[in-house]
Amino acid sequence: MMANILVVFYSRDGATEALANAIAEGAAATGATVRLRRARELVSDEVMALAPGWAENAARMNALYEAPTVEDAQWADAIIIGSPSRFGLVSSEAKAWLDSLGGLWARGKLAGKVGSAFCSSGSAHGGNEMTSFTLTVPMAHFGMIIVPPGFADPAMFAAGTPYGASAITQNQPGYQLSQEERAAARFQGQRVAQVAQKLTSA
Ligand SMILES: Cc1cc2nc3c(=O)[nH]c(=O)nc-3n(C[C@H](O)[C@H](O)[C@H](O)COP(=O)(O)O)c2cc1C
Repeated sequence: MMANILVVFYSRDGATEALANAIAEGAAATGATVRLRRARELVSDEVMALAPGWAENAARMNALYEAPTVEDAQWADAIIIGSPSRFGLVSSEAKAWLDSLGGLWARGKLAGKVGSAFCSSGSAHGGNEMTSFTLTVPMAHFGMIIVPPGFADPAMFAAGTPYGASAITQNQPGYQLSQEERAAARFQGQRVAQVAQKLTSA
């Protein structure tokens, strides 16, 4: 049996979505079965109308990706979760899905699964490391085995984001990942899938 990898993200302008896709590709390249899910909106339509493109992007992505469920978490051998940085922390939309996992946590159903995190941010020192790193806090509560990409591949030296793949968008909607950012994200997906595979066959 190949490992089951769940990639959950939130995104409004597409950068975290692009990272999630590259991570999913890297995981799938190992032969793993991958589910790619987008957390849903929590804010009002008025808030979504504040920036050009947010509502349209959300409609496009929601047609492409199912919403993450509790069953997805139960199914997964590894969960990789990504978010745009929101004042240095995870978005409330991605956090709401984590908060839905309390029942699984209480029954110890998340213990032993692999966890990993990623993030996009507007600026280079605007909190993407903090966002990825603090996403590992709930993973510790869950008893997950936390697997950062580290500097475990040449791609990581080029991207320099050992806590989790990242994209720095300069707040440009529709930002395209750099080659280095994409390679780091692919590596993270590959590494997490390989570790999960080893653990599930152990
Ligand atoms: C409410 C809000 C808070 C944000 N806080 C930060 C921040 O603390 N640091 C940062 O670098 N970017 C911040 N940003 C910018 C986003 O993190 C950035 O545009 C991100 O790349 C968007 O990801 P997406 O394209 O997946 O939506 C913030 C954006 C919003 C809307």
